[in-house]
This record gives sequence, C-alpha cells and structure tokens, in this order.
Amino acid sequence: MEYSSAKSALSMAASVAASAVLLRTFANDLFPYQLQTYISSKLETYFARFSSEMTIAIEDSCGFAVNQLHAAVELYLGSKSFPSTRRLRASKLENDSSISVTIDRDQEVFDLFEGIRLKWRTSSRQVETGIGSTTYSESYGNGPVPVVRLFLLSFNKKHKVKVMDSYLPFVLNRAKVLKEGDQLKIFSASYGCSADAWSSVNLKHAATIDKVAMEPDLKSSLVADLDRFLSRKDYYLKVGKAWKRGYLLYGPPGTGKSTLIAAIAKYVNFNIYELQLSNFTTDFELRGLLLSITNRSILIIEDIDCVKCTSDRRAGYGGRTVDSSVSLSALLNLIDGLWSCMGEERIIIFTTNHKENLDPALLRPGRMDMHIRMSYCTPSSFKVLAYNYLGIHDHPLFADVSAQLREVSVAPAHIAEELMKYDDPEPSLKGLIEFLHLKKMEDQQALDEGDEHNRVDEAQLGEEFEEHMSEMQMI
Ligand SMILES: Nc1ncnc2c1ncn2[C@@H]1O[C@H](COP(=O)(O)OP(=O)(O)OP(=O)(O)O)[C@@H](O)[C@H]1O
Repeated sequence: MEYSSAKSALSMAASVAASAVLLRTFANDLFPYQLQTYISSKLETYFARFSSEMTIAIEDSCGFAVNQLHAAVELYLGSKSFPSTRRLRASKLENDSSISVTIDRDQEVFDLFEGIRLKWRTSSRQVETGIGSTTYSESYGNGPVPVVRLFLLSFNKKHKVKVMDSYLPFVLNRAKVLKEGDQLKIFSASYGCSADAWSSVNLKHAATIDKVAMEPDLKSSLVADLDRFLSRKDYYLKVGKAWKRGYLLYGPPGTGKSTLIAAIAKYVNFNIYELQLSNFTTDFELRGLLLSITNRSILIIEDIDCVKCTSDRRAGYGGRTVDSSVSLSALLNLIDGLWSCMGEERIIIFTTNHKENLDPALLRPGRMDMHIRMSYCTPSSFKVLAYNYLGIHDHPLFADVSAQLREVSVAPAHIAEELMKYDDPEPSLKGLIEFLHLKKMEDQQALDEGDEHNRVDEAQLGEEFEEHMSEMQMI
C-alpha cells in the first residue's frame, strides 16, 4: 500500500516537472527575449519597493574602460574564504604564480563589515545593441555575443552611506594591497631563439603612473587608452585584428621614458620583455624568441633611431638583411603575423630620443598607435617630482622654480637629482633655483658663443667668396 502511494507521488512529481519544462519552452517560444527581460525587470522594480534591501550592480567595464572596482571586487572576494560556498571558480594564467579563486556564477557569498551583512552575487548580462532596457541575463548565448559580467552587492538600505563611503573604498584598498603582492618580471633576451633564451629579474622599479612627471592631460589620455585597450578583447576578436597596442615614447634623455615603461607595466600588471635587435642576425632567431613571449606582456624596443635602416624594404619577411642584423621593419612584420593568431593582449613600446629620424612608415597607426612626447620639466610636472622627493604639494618657493622652468630646458632626471640633495624642502628648493639659474646662464653663454662662431664663419665665407669672385674676374 505504502509502496503504491509513494509510486503515484513520484509519477505525479515527474509529470509536474515535465509540464513545467513544457510551459517554459512554450513561454520562451511565444515571448521574445526582450519582452521577457522587460517583464522580469518591471516585476523586480515593483517588488523592490516593498523590500528593505538595495542592490548595487558593479559591471566589468564602463563604456570602453575597465571598471577598476569590478577588478578589485574579484580580487578581494577571491582572497577570502567563504566556508558556506558550494561552488568556486579556480584559474591560473600563464604569468600567475598561484591559483586564483573566485565565486562562481550565480553563487552567493556573505561578507561582514562593521556589523553590516553584505551579500555578493555574480551575474552577467548581454550587451544591448538596440534600444531597450538593460537586463540581467542568465545565458551567455552560443555566438560571440558581448557579455557584461557583474557583481551584485545587496544590503539593507539603511547602510547605503556606510557601504558607499567605507565598505567599497575598503574593498578597493584591500585589492590594491593584494595586487602589489604580485611580482612582475623584466625579461632580457640573450643569444639564442628558444624560450630559455630569456633571463628574468624581478621588476623593482618604484615608479607608478601617478609618480611619473608628465603633462596631466597626456597622462590621462594614456591611462584612458590603456583602459580602453584592455577592455576591448571582444572588439579585437570581432574585427579580426591582433589584440595589441603600440606606443612610441620619444623625448630627450632623462625625461622619463624608462620610468614610464615601468609604470605602465605596473598599471596593466604585465611583464616586460626587452629586445636588442642588434643581437640577432636572422628573422628565424627572432621568430623563436617572439613565440616564447607570454601573454599579457610588454615588448620594449629601445632607441629605435639607432636600429639599422628601418625602411630597408629589401630586408623582407624571412630574408636576411644586408648587414647581417634584423631590421625593424622585419621585426614588425613578424609581430603582425605571429601575434594576430595568438589572440591575447600584448603591448609594444618603442623609445627614441630622435623621432625626427624615424621612417614615417613606422609611425603609422597599428604600429605605433599613440605617440607620447616626454618633455623637459614644466611647472606642472615639477609638482609631481616635488611630491615624489620631498613629499610636498606646495611651497612659497614653487613660484620661483616655475618661473625659472619657463626659461630653461631641464630634464626631470636633473631636477630629481637636485631635489634628492636635501631632505628638507627649503634648502632643496633653494639649491634647485640656484641650479636652474646657473643652467640658464650656461645656456645663454653657449648661445652667444654659437652666435659669435656663426658670425666668424659668415665673415670668413664672405671673404672667401670675394676672393673667389676677384679670381674669376682675373680669369
Ligand atoms: N618624467 C619623470 N617622472 C619621474 N621621474 C623621472 C622622470 N624623468 C626622469 N625621472 C627620474 O630620472 C631617472 C632617469 O629617467 P629615465 O631613465 O626614465 O629617463 P629616460 O628618458 O628613459 O632616459 P634615456 O633616454 O637616457 O634612457 C629616473 O630613474 C627617475 O628617477
């Protein structure tokens, strides 16, 4: 008897489940996706009115830029142990030293901050291309439909201010500390063409983007460009281009090109690979080395104006160049070919002290997408150096320094040296003003001597010309 009632209950449950599946399929067929999402978002808004809970959605990108908060939350949640979570997601990228763990999609975890209970959930939604409301979707779809990943943070409405002003900044801070634990490396190529031809040391450079003294607008556009590049994987895939970005850093010695490279590497968290083209005699050697460069890396080619003739078109792909070293154009062709099939993000940075000596073919977009001029110290870049070396944002002597800087061309490296001479701002700034004053006098003297020299040359030329003319007349 008991057996037969259990059996009938089971078959009833099975038929209810089957009907539910059928109904769902029917509803999916009958109502278009946009309508379903519209109805569910309306229902959510309606019920939210009666709830004391509020939710903040943190998407992985803001337009084209990477959302730093999303990246920070991912890092922060990954670093925490959530005993109640049943499903986690683990991964290890090529350059990571350890396995990173984060909560899996649609899993909920609870965090506690100053007595406030916070619920984190992961989700995703498809990017809307047409007009319509934004919707949270459970499906990624089959094709390469761009998907926005998000974290949903829910908590009691009454804690809104605390969450915004304290908890989220706390998460950002924690993520920063965790990130700084990652040790970046700088690789240099010795002779050979295999992966072990690269030898590495830890990147210990103290520079970060905010410590680089350069024009604020230029710095902002560089950061925006990097963010945009990093967030455009789907775009590069869609248009079938190698996911790479090329930067040309140019400017006089000591203006911070190497400093900026280290700062960029830290900002994007990529390893650096340095290549000396003069070390290679054939494209074949170079090819082997380029293939062994890992994803998420920056390839540096320094002083490209000193590299053998870049416009040597005879030195084509696969060929041997005339003076038995590889030309820059051959390297760029190799990179275009190899990296376009690899699909992961890479940055290539070229540096030069003499942009004017470069072949215009090299400067085209796609090869060097952004040209960044590192200039002599200006009043605004001086303020960054003063903060780096003296820890001050302002001082009565800043006006004198700025006035001098408008009249002399001095590389930030020289200013840095002067600022390092004393710990105390007063003698340090006075010393700098004195240094700038002397520099101005030296420059003026050199100019006068140059003028004098030119005048002597001109007078001499004039005499020679007259002598020549009178000789001609005699003939
Ligand atoms: N723009 C800058 N911002 C901050 N520090 C700078 C800057 N420029 C130079 N410095 C300081 O001067 C030192 C030398 O600068 P760096 O090597 O970056 O210049 P560079 O332009 O690469 O020079 P070179 O062309 O000779 O290689 C750095 O270690 C740094 O301390």
